[in-house]
Amino acid sequence: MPDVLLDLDAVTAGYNGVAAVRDLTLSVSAGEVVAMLGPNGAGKTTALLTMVGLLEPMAGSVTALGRPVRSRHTDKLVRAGVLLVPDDRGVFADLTVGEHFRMARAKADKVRLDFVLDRFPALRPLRDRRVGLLSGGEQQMLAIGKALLAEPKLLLIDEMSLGLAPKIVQEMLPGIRRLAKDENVGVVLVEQHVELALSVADRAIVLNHGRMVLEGAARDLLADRTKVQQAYFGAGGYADEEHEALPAEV
Ligand SMILES: Nc1ncnc2c1ncn2[C@@H]1O[C@H](COP(=O)(O)OP(=O)(O)OP(=O)(O)O)[C@@H](O)[C@H]1O
Repeated sequence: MPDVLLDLDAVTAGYNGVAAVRDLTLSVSAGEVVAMLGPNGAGKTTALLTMVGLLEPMAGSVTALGRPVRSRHTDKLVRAGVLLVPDDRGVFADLTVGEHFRMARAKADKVRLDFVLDRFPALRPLRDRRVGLLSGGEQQMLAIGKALLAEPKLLLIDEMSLGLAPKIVQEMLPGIRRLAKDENVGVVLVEQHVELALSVADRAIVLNHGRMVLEGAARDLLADRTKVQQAYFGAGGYADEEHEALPAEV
């Protein structure tokens, strides 16, 4: 029996009474990476916000780490180990890398900090640098590193590739998979680079106009990409050529 960390049951959610996600049922187990894919405006961020209680569902329910997710209790959820890395990375230009680490974990824990820095060694020499002076890739490493410091059980990552070169994303994604497998963390990965996401995920879903239009093992979807293309755009194909420039080995 898999250890289910996140369970969405028929969730409908949106803004001002207008649904942006409809009837979404999804579960994520410990050690599993689930890619949440879909075109712009499909409802991916909205779904993530319901998972961490930042948005109350209009219908349905969300359970994380065995507890019902309620919008007024997001701080408890964070303390329990449900962490969202938002697409704006949630970092502050005027603070240093080290200050971000101290904010993320007030109690100094050298072992955990070393664990994080071993995953993102590029951050080691940058501890005293202000975040506004870091590259986009370094800022993303910091955003994820900060979340890892808190020893998440469930990690939700919104478009980590935003503004990053595909090469940098390609270098960072395998680390996410290793984290899931080594530490038994459940990961939901919202990602525009479809094939990169499929190459690290165990399972993927595609949202379109708020509905889940496809779900499957990432490996199967990589082998039959027309299914994913159709879930995005009907018979057409990916809208953005950049998303096709993906590594041959996948
Ligand atoms: N705060 C808001 N108020 C009203 N409507 C919103 C709000 N945030 C998002 N929406 C709408 O909800 C729908 C889903 O948006 P959402 O951001 O969840 O999509 P997404 O799949 O994450 O898109 P993208 O890939 O472009 O980030 C869109 O139509 C969007 O315009």
